[in-house]
Amino acid sequence: DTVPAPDMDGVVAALNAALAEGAPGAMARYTGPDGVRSRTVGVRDLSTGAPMDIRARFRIGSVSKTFSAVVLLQLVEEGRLRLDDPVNRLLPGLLPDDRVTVRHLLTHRSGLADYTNAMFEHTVPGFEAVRNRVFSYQELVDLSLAEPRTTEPGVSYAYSNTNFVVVGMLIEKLTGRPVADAYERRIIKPLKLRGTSYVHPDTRIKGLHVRGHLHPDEAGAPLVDSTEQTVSWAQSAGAVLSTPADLNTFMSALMRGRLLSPAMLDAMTTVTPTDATGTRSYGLGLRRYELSCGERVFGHTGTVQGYYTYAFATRDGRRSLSALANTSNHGAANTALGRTLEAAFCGTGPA
Ligand SMILES: C[C@@H](NC(=O)[C@@H](C)NC(=O)CCCC[C@H](NC(=O)C[NH3+])C(=O)[O-])C(=O)O
Repeated sequence: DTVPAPDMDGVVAALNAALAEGAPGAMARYTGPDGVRSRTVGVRDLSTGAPMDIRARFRIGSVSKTFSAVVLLQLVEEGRLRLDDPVNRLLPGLLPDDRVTVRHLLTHRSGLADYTNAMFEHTVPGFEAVRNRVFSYQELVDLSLAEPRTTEPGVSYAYSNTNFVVVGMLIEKLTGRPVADAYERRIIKPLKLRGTSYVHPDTRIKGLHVRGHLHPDEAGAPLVDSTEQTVSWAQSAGAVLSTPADLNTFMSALMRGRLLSPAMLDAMTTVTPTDATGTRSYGLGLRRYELSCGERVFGHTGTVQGYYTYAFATRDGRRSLSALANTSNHGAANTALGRTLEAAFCGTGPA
């Protein structure tokens, strides 16, 4: 069956729209049956003017949640835990409610508050306060438990980084090793993701990389270079480093069944709507976007100080797109970047 060719002019228009909204640079890489197409605009480093580079590494933010979900679902397949196990059975005494299950974590239906809302209420001061801090998982969970729950377990969707901090705790408890080892052994090595790593709490991005430029809350204030940080406030919820090529490899390999059994992949891609229109849904550590042409793409978005990421693939894994802009705290730039999906997968330019 023929697939629509990507509208690369539309992709470039979306990247340029992100620049027009204040991103220093942006890039996108499309992988399809007829090969790879990459586009870069602007700079990867505002101070030197070094051009954006499709090979460069960057912080993928919550796309890390899909890496963590894959590891945990592999452990489910290996019989180490069950999706409907109460978290407290595996991590005794962690949560104040025995009804919260592993599935609730992966679907953002646990009700655990997202501590980052308070942490980053004031964007730059909040970032400066944590950029060099190292948190334990327990400290992050404690921050969440200091706030009221957002829902009874399982009742409704409420996105929360806390859920994937607890996923990281489960991975470390069940494997007896840091999550970095699980990412390496179960995903990075098998898929040969040479540009992907988990270096928490190291603040550096080694090798060719994109520098992050954070928008302050005050309109017109200069961008803040946010490249070096521990990302310890996110860890298994957001601290992976990767490249456009590796993200396309990861998402398409996931959709092709290279990481999970067909049954588990079906469970992972079984979604419930997260918006009124139903065009946006969430499965197990995975977003599903329904595009204007009817194509449904699976993947994740990412927001970490100075970096916006989209990483999506078609359900058959034959087409994938990753896109990055090196700014954040600026919704219009994120929305513009997101229009690369329509252009790439529907073959239509931005509306
Ligand atoms: C939403 C996104 N989630 C993630 O990627 C996780 C890791 N990031 C966040 O929760 C945002 C933290 C604040 C960012 C900061 N914002 C502020 O500080 C706002 N005051 C910024 O924009 O850089 C996702 O799932 O796609």
